[in-house]
Amino acid sequence: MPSRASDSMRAQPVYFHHKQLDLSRVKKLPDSHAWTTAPPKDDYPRGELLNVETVPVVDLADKNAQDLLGHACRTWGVFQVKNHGISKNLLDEIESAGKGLFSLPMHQKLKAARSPEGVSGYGVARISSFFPKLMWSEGFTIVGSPLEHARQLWPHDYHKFCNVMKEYEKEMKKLAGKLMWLILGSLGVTEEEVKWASPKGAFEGGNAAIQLNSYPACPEPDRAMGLAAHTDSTILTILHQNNTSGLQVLRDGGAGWVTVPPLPGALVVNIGDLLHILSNGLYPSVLHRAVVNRTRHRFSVAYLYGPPSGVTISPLQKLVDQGRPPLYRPVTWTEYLGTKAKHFDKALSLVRVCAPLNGFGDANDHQSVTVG
Ligand SMILES: C=C1C[C@]23C[C@H]1CC[C@H]2[C@@]12CCC[C@@](C)(C(=O)O1)[C@H]2[C@@H]3C(=O)O
Ligand SMILES: O=C(O)CCC(=O)C(=O)O
Ligand SMILES: [Fe+2]
Repeated sequence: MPSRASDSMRAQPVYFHHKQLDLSRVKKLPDSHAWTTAPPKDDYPRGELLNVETVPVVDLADKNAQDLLGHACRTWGVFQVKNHGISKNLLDEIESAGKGLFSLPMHQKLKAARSPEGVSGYGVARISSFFPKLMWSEGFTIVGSPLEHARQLWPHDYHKFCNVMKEYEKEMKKLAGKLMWLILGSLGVTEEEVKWASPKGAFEGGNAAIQLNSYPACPEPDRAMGLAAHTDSTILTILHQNNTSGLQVLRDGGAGWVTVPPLPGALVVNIGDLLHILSNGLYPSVLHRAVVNRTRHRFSVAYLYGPPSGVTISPLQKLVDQGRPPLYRPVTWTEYLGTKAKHFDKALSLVRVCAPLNGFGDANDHQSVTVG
């Protein structure tokens, strides 16, 4: 992906006209970060208190894992996985590598700042340009090798960070391939039907980005937004969150914003827009956001998994027939990232080809949702 994903970003440079604030030193919420549509106070515990709906947890060692994943994808678009094969040690290591990065002095972090045309590096969330207010977070994106940026951050000691990222990428790639295959299996799709995703090929060509997210403790969490509501432009995203909650998913027609609680050792998986397209809307991408906390610093790592560059993603043949026409036109990841960078939450509907037929609509039309 390196060159290609960066190409799609280059077409949509993001310029920031503000100085990057050192959030961990701010004692009062500045107007630049005060959201009028911030998470309402009682939104947060609602799902937990009523306890009506909780995000599914799937044990990958369960012999019914495939069906359970299929059900979770159809009904939630997000689930947590246990027995995923990623060692606690690696999760601890990436957490401390990320915390080390974000605790560097601001002038040092800015040496690895993401350029307006770039995709990799330190900065505010890419989607910031779509919102009038700034988010209470900072991020570091890695596409390809982090070597150049790591050298700028730690001129004498960059190997450790690079090695951890490399190992994380390798392990996550295996897990993403496994999940992808189970999910395709749950749709009744076989290896021959999705050549690029063949388990024999071990998803060799699969592409990914790693996104480290830091959400410092916030003096007024009820008026701030960690990461505004969005869907990921991925096939799927695997998220490790530290022991502090903040991730919420939107439950259409139900509990509203539901918190995905950190479960020790579990990883969160959410469906992205490309699986939404592949499954012809059967497995909808999920709208999610991150809220912040008054006392605790929250940290997360997202592994954003996509198809190899050059592969066109379109609704799988098996899921299309006369009664279920293809709802989306073919797109490459690069093209979709470019559309997202330009049109944000309109991207999915922009690649849609025809109006929904009765009952076979887009189960997740986010257009009507306020994302700010
Ligand atoms: C491979 C990807 C996916 C990107 C763009 C590019 C690198 C960074 C990813 C994120 C990570 C944070 C949320 C998001 C919405 C953002 O602002 O940057 C993501 C975006 C997307 O899923 O569209
Ligand atoms: O920090 C989180 O919980 C969410 C992060 C996220 O949505 C992303 O990086 O795409
Ligand atoms: Fe996300």
